[in-house]
Amino acid sequence: MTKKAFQAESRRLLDLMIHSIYTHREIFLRELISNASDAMDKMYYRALTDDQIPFHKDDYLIDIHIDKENRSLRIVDHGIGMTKEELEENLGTIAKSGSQSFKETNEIRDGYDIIGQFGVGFYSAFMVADKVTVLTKSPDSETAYRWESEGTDGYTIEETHKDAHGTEITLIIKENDEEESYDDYLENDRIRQIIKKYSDFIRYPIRLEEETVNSMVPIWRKNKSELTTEDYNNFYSEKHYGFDEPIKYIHTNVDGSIRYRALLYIPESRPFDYYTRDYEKGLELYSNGVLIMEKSADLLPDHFSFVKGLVDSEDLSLNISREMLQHDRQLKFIAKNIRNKIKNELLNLLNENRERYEAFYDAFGRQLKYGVYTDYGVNKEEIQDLLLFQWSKDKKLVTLKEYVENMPEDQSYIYYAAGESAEKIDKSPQVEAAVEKGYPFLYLTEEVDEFAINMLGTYEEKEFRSLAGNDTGLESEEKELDKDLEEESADMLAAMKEHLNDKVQDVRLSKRLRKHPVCLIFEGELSIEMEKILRSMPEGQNVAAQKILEINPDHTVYKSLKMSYNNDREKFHLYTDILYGQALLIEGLPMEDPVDFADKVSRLM
Ligand SMILES: Nc1ncnc2c1ncn2[C@@H]1O[C@H](COP(=O)(O)OP(=O)(O)OP(=O)(O)O)[C@@H](O)[C@H]1O
Repeated sequence: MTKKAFQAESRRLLDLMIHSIYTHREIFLRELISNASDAMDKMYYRALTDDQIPFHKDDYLIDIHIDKENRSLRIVDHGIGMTKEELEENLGTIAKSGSQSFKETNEIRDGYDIIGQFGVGFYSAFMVADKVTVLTKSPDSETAYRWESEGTDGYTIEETHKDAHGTEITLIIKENDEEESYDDYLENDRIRQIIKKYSDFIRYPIRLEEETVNSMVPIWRKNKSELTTEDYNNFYSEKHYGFDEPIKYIHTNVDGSIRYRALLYIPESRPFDYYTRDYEKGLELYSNGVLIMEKSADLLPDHFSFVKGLVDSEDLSLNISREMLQHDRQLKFIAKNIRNKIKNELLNLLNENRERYEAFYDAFGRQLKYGVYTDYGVNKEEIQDLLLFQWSKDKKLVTLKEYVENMPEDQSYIYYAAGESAEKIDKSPQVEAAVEKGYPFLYLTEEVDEFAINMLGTYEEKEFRSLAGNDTGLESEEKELDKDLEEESADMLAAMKEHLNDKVQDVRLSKRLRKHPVCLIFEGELSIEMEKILRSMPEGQNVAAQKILEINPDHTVYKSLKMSYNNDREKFHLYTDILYGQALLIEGLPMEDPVDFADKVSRLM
């Protein structure tokens, strides 16, 4: 028996193969099982197209045996096997794929799920084995052959006997070293786990020591009509997508220029690490039922990062290790479709089952709002109709559409007020005018809210306006200020501003206040609430909203202020400080010197 060397290129390729193509050694089993499955597909095809060949359905299975003592792992199939020439061709030359040629000569595209295409997968066995033996027989040959190799130094082929067509591959597993515990590949549980992980949906039974391990027909390849909600929910928990019951599942089968199936879930509860850096979004990606990627992040936009599930497509162009895709054109196409689908399904849920939608929103609404705000708002239109906010009309949650539909006819803007809670906002002086007018407003109580609303800018051509902003657009309903009053107070207001130095941009008479003596409002992009949020972040220490102190000229406080301005400057400064302090307190803003403020209040008493 002579030993043949691998071709020079093959040798280098084999070395590369063993050391660098794959990240995970465990995938060798996926590759060998995929080959066995391919071989049986080919046999099946032959049996269907050739009357001479009998068809025994029960033969179509893959057996895996572990022999710990001899450190061997054996994969047995009843597929098409290989003739001597085929052995030379396929296993003597790396990067020669018999499966690819089979598909080409038989012009197979649909119906058969042949996986192999690069002609390298087989050699991944050398990542875990010192020696690989292939015993194989083709239905076209009387003789069987044994191919044997210990890796880079070459291989031998000899004649032997085997009863039935098919292939048996025996790996002699390496001894443990510092990096890897190869013994694991001789453990029943570990092998079962690898089969489940990568090859669960191979269409033939995979038996480990006589027991079938794989589920074979993946649920997503079944017809929707055959499946119940319970089936879907079981799959969700089997896959460990979550411990909850999903709020909704989405099962689609797209048969266009790029074919794929997707099974997606919207969880009910938020994973504990959802809003942390540790949370990884992504969907499982299968190619013909074989797992390619556990978390393909590119399949989901960030605002739908809560979605769990998988995509299976036969039209992906994989790279050689099957760890990446060669072109992401297909993936982009699928991602775009999926994203539309998720959006539409969420809208359906919103319209058909408000209670369930609100439960979903409670868990993941914040992520949608982040989605509006991030990337300069590129996704805002996609998301805006999925948003809910509590509003002042009945304290329940409304969509923006519902808000706009319920606006009184003479109301021009969508109003909102930001604060810690609806109760606190209701007590704030800024909302008085809108309440009096009967205009509803949104309560923005989460940190991201006002940033998201600002990013939206408008909804159905209606502008958003903050009730704490300088220009509420409520002018027509605001009190008309007496011209004389404005003139006579001008000096005093200027003196207040000067006394408060750079703490406020301006001091003005208020048109909006009804019962309260003072309030702070903001001018420009950044609101006072936003300032508070940004200041709580590590890099936001120096941001400041442009604040304006408004004084209610109808309040008795105004008269005292005026009097002090005319008669007692020291008192006037005291009053000014106290009013400013009050306005800060109402806004929940920190006071620079609380002791000083308390002293001033005592002095007054
Ligand atoms: N169990 C088997 N039965 C019959 N033929 C096989 C078997 N295993 C491998 N072969 C043949 O050897 C060829 C090379 O296998 P290999 O796993 O290296 O590549 P592949 O499956 O064609 O492609 P890929 O690298 O994409 O997996 C296969 O195309 C097939 O013709």
